[in-house]
Amino acid sequence: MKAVIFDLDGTLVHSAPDIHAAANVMLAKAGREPVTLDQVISFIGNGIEKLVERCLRATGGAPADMAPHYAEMNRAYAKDLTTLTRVFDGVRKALDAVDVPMALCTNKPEIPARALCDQLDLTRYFTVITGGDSTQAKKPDPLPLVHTALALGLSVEECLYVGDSVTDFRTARAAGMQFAFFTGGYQPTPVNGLAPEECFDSWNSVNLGQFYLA
Ligand SMILES: O=C(O)COP(=O)(O)O
Ligand SMILES: [Mg+2]
Repeated sequence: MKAVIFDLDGTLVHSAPDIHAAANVMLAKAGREPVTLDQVISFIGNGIEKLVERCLRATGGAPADMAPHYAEMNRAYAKDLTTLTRVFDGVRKALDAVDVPMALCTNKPEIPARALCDQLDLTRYFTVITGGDSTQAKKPDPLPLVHTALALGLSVEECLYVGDSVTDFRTARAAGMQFAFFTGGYQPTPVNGLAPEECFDSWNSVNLGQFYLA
């Protein structure tokens, strides 16, 4: 394989605490009770609109007009992208050891995804950054992943996707791309039955080269 593409939230970074804080600002403005960090973790992975909908549904119901809540969430989150967010232990060492081009394919919108990477000194690793709004569709639609491979100048068969969710797994399958499942992220998902090509639970012990050179 000639490149490795990564998911962001729950895969490379523990971003849930800042997403949680912003979600509770949004909920307070809507007159709702706060949600817990664990609830927010379970709401991450399908883009920020879905997260806002899930927060509102969990605290009394989703209103017909979601636009002001999306706007409030984006505003609150943009202010504190990395106040509480940390790169998972071992990630930098693992990325430093990769000797093929790398890219990002996340459902987080592209502007906060890029800003988060800038603030945590991750941008330099990635040749391409694809956000949830960079193409016409979000994961699990294969489009953003296919777009990322093409932007790298490669075919889907030449790339490995690394992610932490069933959504990521389905996206890779739909795109025809090999998948490495990071099980230490946001989905306590039994990998049983999914049969990803590769699986790992710690960035400290993973050798990505074994995956993409296999
Ligand atoms: O749901 C999101 O906004 C982002 O999640 P992802 O980085 O795991 O794709
Ligand atoms: Mg993820």
